[in-house]
Amino acid sequence: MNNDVLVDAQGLTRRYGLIQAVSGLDLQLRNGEILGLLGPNGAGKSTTLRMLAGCLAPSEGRVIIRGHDMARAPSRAKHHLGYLPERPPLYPEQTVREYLAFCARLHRIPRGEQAEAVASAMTDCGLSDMGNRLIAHCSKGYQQRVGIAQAILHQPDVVILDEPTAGLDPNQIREIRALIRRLGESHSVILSSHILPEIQATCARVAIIHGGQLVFDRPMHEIDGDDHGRTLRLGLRRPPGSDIIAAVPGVERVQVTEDGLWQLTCAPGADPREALARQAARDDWGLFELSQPRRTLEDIFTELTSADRAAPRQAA
Ligand SMILES: Nc1ncnc2c1ncn2[C@@H]1O[C@H](COP(=O)(O)OP(=O)(O)OP(=O)(O)O)[C@@H](O)[C@H]1O
Repeated sequence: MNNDVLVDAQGLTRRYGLIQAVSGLDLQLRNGEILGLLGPNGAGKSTTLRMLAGCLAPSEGRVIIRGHDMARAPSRAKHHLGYLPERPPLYPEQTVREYLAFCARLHRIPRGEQAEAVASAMTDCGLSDMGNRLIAHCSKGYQQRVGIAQAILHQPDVVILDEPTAGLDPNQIREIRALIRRLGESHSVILSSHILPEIQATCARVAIIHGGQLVFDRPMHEIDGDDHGRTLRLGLRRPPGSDIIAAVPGVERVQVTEDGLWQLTCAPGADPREALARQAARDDWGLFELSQPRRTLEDIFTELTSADRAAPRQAA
């Protein structure tokens, strides 16, 4: 396996009775990536993350963490992972420091290194002044920081965060996003969300899950202008026949859109804009628009997760 791949999920499937929550999902996380797992409510995000974190056994498929199979060598695989579940397992009657010291023991950090690990995670998560505060008395934003601190105590390579900003106010959301970006400098991160700006603000790669299936997986920088400029919009007051537009060199396909404009598909690598403008002027087509629409993450998400594309969920 490529050493760069830290998490390798192959054919992950999970059934709950007759419900197929996740179906045949392949997903990889590479060193240094922050990957956003985006999907509508009930898409299968939490189920996927729980399987990646080794908290839920897949019905089929396997999870390899840094070369360790989660089913065969769970301790070794989990050693490289930190996990913040959707509902962090906090004990409100403990102080922040007591709780993190308890988690350090659970992570099997050697006794002599526990205090240092707790202090370092508290610093990283902006909790240095909160050590003696009861968790019950911390705001939801600080409780979330405590949840993230327990996930990074043992300096794992991979941090998995399930809806890390759910239920926070806008200021707390900004702070947690900044914390996640900082974490991304020293860890590889997978985080789930059903909120697009969340993923856009923090992630370098986005995967979209819908109906338990992975329907999209692409680096964020490739998303703007997703079709590499192959689509053009053309507005003409006196349009010629579509065959004449289609005959312009570099135009592959011509369609009329609902708003009366023309949508052109360009041949790969071709840019017929100049030829179109020249011919429009020469033949008096009344050109009033020639643009290259950009597909945003929102366009892609809406297209891939609209109700009529819902995948069947009943297990066979
Ligand atoms: N323990 C369970 N028993 C039965 N069905 C479950 C269980 N957990 C999840 N499901 C179902 O599996 C599907 C996927 O749920 P999951 O929680 O993974 O989705 P999600 O994308 O995380 O949703 P949300 O954003 O609402 O948390 C849903 O139809 C859900 O109702």
